[in-house]
Amino acid sequence: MTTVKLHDKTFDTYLSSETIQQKVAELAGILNKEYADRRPLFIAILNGSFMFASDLFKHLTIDAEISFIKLASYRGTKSTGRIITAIGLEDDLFDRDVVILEDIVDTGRTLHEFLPKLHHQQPKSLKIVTLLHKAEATQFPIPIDHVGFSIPDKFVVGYGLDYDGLGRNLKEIYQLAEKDIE
Ligand SMILES: O=P(O)(O)OC[C@H]1O[C@H](OP(=O)(O)OP(=O)(O)O)[C@H](O)[C@@H]1O
Ligand SMILES: Nc1nc2[nH]cnc2c(=O)[nH]1
Repeated sequence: MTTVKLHDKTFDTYLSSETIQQKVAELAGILNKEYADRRPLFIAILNGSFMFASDLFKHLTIDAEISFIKLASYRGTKSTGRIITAIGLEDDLFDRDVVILEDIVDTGRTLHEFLPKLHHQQPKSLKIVTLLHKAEATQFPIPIDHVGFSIPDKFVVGYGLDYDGLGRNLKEIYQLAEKDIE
């Protein structure tokens, strides 16, 4: 098993780059069919989703738009449940087919807090696509339409996800090593 050290913690490989890329292509294939002739607007939630959104978007063969917005509710290895900022939502969502792109849904709090703001603008449809979902960690149930990988309730890094700023550049996804779980 490959491990990486970020700050004071060790992480073990969990999903290889090939496994992730295959899943991203599969999700794009589903979206190509679902949104054929509909010109959806993808909204990627920064920072974590930048890599997923970029790879997924390259596989889309339909007419599609993308915007990036910033929300943050997470610090260190435990969710603080704080929504810090919501910057960059400048598109008019009225009557649009909107697809939210997340790297991970953990407690569900981030999207639970944010979805009402989107619904307020009366999109024609609103779907949620997340690469990773920690079903066991759910505290705020939200309707997720497509999940790449259902994962255990362990802190993960890589492929856009960070541990205190580091690890976003890793091509693989890593799990916090057993010995470092508090
Ligand atoms: O379901 P939740 O418990 O709310 O956790 C999920 C959120 O946590 C991550 O973002 P984070 O706040 O870590 O910001 P970042 O993407 O900028 O690192 C992720 O991108 C989600 O937005
Ligand atoms: N890096 C990282 N960010 C998260 N945000 C919510 N859950 C997680 C997680 O497991 N890892």
